[in-house]
Amino acid sequence: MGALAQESHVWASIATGNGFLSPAFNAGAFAALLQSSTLNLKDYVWTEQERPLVAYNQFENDDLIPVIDMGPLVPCLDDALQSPAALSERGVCVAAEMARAGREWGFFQVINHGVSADIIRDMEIQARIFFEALKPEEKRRILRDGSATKPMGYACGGAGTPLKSDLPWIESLHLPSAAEDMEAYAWKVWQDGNKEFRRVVKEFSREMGKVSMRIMEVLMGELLAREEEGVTARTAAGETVEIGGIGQKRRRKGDEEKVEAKVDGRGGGARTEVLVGEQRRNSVVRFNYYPPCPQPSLTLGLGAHSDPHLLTLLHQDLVGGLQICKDGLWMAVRPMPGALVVNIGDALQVWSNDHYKSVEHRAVCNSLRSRLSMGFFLTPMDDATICPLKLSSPHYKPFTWKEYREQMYARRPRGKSNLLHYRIHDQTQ
Ligand SMILES: O=C(O)CCC(=O)C(=O)O
Ligand SMILES: [Fe+2]
Repeated sequence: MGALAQESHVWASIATGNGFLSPAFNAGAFAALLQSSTLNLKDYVWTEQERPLVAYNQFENDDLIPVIDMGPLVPCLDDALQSPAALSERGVCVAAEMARAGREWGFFQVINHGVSADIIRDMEIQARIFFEALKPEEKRRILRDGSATKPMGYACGGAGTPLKSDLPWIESLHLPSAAEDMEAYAWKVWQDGNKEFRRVVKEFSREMGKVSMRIMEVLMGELLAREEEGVTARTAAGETVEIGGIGQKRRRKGDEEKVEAKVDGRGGGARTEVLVGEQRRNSVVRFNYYPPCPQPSLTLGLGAHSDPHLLTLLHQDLVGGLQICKDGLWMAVRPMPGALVVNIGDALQVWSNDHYKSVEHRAVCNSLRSRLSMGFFLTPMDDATICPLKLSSPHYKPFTWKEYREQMYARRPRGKSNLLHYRIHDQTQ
């Protein structure tokens, strides 16, 4: 018997209940799922190449991961989203630091970000109530349709997804951030609609959304300032200069007056608003709950992937398990109380023509404690065209967000493979 088969065998014997399961595991929705469906523990054994060699709490060199204090940005950028205001000197430095982290890491943590500690705490409580206090059949009222190209609702260890092997050791809940769409899910789960859950998700989504726009303002502002040449626009004085990407789309709509990209490099938030629409309508909140796992070295909570959206903001609890791939090596990200993890998504990589890079990351399980992470994914509208803002030497062919999302959910995302479909290969290399 090969090593993999042997380990699969170990898991299969665990599944038949020979005493290895922890009480926490036995009690969970996961155990209920495995007992009631065709899913089997051996389907959670990942290939040797993909299994985590770095454990959930094995932190090394994680102090190199940039941590950015957004304090100096918060007051100015609140106004900047309406009308660009001058940043303080310190603010300019922080913006440059953030842009550098986006370029060099595609990943950083932010503190003093402006999302209130109260709402994060309330959201953690509500998410834990959902995952831990509801009965499996209650959560299954909003089980994801495995074939859907726009996955929303609840998934548990592969149930509710099209996956058949290398199953993720996770329960997850995807909700639309738009209030009325999100509420429909709460009404399906709870007969009384659970007012507190709806209040907290709305507030969490609104606050995380606002911070994500501030970060976009900084990242896009820095990019536009650098790339004045190929990405200019109609100036405030009415002078029309060459414009690409988003601007072109607006111009086609005969909406010239609103093309307000600032040639001084500001206006990144205004440009982002064009892509993400009013109130960031297409954005998503996602809750990830990783139950304790009897064999964490054989499986993954989430396999290596890059997030497809523009930007992800993630709150993780203090257990640990998030890992990023930097220069081909996996690094565990030490949880920082109060911090939010920010990572660049594929859409921003394309929009910035590889100036910012989406980062591969994964979630590793542990055998002792459940872990909760809560994310906000800043998402373009379905019909938004994603293409490099820079007109000269684009690295990608244009595509709509809907097209990208659908091709991504039709296949299993492995690393950053989705981006390659749209990459323009330089024939001279
Ligand atoms: O739970 C984590 O740390 C990672 C979550 C994640 O990568 C995601 O939701 O896309
Ligand atoms: Fe992710």
